[in-house]
Amino acid sequence: MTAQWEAKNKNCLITGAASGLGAAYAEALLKEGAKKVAVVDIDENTGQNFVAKLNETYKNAAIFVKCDVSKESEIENCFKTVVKEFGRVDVLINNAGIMSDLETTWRLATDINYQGLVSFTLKAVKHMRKDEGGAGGVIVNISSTAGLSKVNTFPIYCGSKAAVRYFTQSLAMPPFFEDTGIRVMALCPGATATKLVENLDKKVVDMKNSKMMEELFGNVHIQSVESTVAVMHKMLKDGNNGSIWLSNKDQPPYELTSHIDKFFTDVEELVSP
Ligand SMILES: NC(=O)C1=CN([C@@H]2O[C@H](COP(=O)(O)OP(=O)(O)OC[C@H]3O[C@@H](n4cnc5c(N)ncnc54)[C@H](O)[C@@H]3O)[C@@H](O)[C@H]2O)C=CC1
Ligand SMILES: CCCCCC(=O)/C=C/C=C\C/C=C\C/C=C\CCCC(=O)O
Repeated sequence: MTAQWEAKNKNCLITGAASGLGAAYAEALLKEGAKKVAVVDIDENTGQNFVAKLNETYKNAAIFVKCDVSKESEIENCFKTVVKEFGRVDVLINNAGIMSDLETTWRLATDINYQGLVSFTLKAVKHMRKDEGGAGGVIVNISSTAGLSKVNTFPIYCGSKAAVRYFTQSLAMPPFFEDTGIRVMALCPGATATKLVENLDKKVVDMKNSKMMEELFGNVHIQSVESTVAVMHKMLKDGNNGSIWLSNKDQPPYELTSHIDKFFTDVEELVSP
């Protein structure tokens, strides 16, 4: 673990940060003393307005970079732009994600939720790694409780979020941190009050019946954005490389790593070569 990590003077890149949870992480990091934040998003209008608002309080600390994280060429340009502007990236939060399990959109959703995240991670590792002249850093990949559960109404979203968690834990295996000086971790929020949990009937599989929607989602605890920001704060400060964190039902930060490691231990004998 990196002792006494603090946001002060750090340069941060957050994808999907024009609104929702990404915007809340951006604002929290600046409040905690981050030097620069790159708000990366496909939504230029919302992103530029948000950055202008941030810069009223945190003078010239925020920049907006338009990027569709499903497009490799845009990711490449975006990462280069941020490195050129900031000189160095210390924190990457791979937050951009959508729930869209429809026949016509599932491929795009998977590209955004998983492939885009992998691409940004690989670029950040190359840039940050200490054994190749970088300064180390932190990467937080946004998974979900959907990546820990089976839900037949949004199986594609679940699959993409489980992939994020597996990718993160596999990448983090020793000697990753010893070689690179980078902590890579995953955050699994439960349902949280953003646009993502609105109009669910247009995002899930075979759920046109509004009564079923009501039965399925009617009693779900939708937590506050602030609860998830608190977990992000805790893991950036204290999280070990490879750790997995839960933010659910407005509960305090909870580390899931040992539970998931137990699963791996249980099946290890069966799957080892
Ligand atoms: N809200 C929730 O209940 C939960 C959200 N999450 C995850 O947290 C992350 C953020 O979600 P929310 O803030 O809730 O969603 P949101 O829908 O409120 O915000 C998503 C942001 O990502 C941007 N975005 C969408 N497609 C993009 C693309 N192709 N390239 C770049 N930016 C793009 C949007 O413009 C928007 O600013 C997502 O990865 C989501 O899966 C995880 C668990 C629960
Ligand atoms: C357990 C999945 C929670 C997923 C959180 C997330 O990333 C986005 C959620 C968006 C909307 C749905 C909110 C809650 C759905 C929760 C449970 C459905 C359970 C269905 C079942 O069959 O058990």
